[in-house]
Amino acid sequence: MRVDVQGLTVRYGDVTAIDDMSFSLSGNKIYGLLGRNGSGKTSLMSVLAGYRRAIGSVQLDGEPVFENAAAMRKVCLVRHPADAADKSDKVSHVLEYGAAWRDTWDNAYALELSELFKIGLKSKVGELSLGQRSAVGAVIGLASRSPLTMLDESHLGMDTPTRYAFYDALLNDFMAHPRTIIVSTHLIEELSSLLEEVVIIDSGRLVLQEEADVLRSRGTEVVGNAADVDEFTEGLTVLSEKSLGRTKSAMVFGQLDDSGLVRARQLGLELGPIALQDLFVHLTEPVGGKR
Ligand SMILES: Nc1ncnc2c1ncn2[C@@H]1O[C@H](COP(=O)(O)OP(=O)(O)OP(=O)(O)O)[C@@H](O)[C@H]1O
Repeated sequence: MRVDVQGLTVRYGDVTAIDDMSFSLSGNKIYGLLGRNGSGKTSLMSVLAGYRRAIGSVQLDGEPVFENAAAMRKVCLVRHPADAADKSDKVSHVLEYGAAWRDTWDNAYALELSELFKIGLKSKVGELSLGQRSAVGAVIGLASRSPLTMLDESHLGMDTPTRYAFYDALLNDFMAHPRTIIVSTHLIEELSSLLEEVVIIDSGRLVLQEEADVLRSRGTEVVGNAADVDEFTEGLTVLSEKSLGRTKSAMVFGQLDDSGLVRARQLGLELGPIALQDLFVHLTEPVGGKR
């Protein structure tokens, strides 16, 4: 599903959560929506799902989404698990409700995922832990197979093995059933290998939209003997550094020129793509310093 956002503004009283934002997603990719706390991710996704009226235009496959029941049926937004359905509802009812709203729902897959995440269908939502409630959200998001699926911090509270099982399921199911998936997360490195395109927002404004691979080529990870890494990176913009014994790794912003590449080879340094997380922190830092 294609997404077109034009001149979008969302306000809550005096607070402007989204400020005249415009962008398009060509669709059928996994997009990462990245932004610091309060940058406007949830507000943006709520508008994309047609949950709230906003200034500007949001179109899904060329159709406005707000007050458009047919367009809304093609969207699944999984929000923070704290928002989840009535706490006295059984998981099975929550899944039935999820199914009733979506033509693309795959019930066999929903049951398979519930088993994978070890969620009892007879359990009441209010009796589940935070991670288990997130898993219910993940089941709904994936089994909906909605042409536009948005997962807003859907991993909240999940332990590491569960998160990895979720990411594997997400990728495998996307490959089998390509659709437009927007994932918002603060665990950028964990998810970065899944993301094909990245949208970074800050203070309600678009900072950049780029293919993840192109974004990674904006910087370089330099690894080698600590003294050699220090010599090599002098005068360059170093976003972060890590040392292990005599070995050091530095994330350098900006592309290396030919003489830099030759020098790196002479020093025996290994060069690799930069971590998205470091780029993200750098790109959302206010002018004039770190937060
Ligand atoms: N219901 C509301 N009433 C008033 N202000 C709100 C409301 N919801 C969000 N905001 C404000 O809008 C801005 C954007 O919030 P939003 O929840 O969209 O950000 P976010 O990027 O999803 O944040 P986080 O990463 O912390 O979940 C923030 O300044 C927030 O305080």
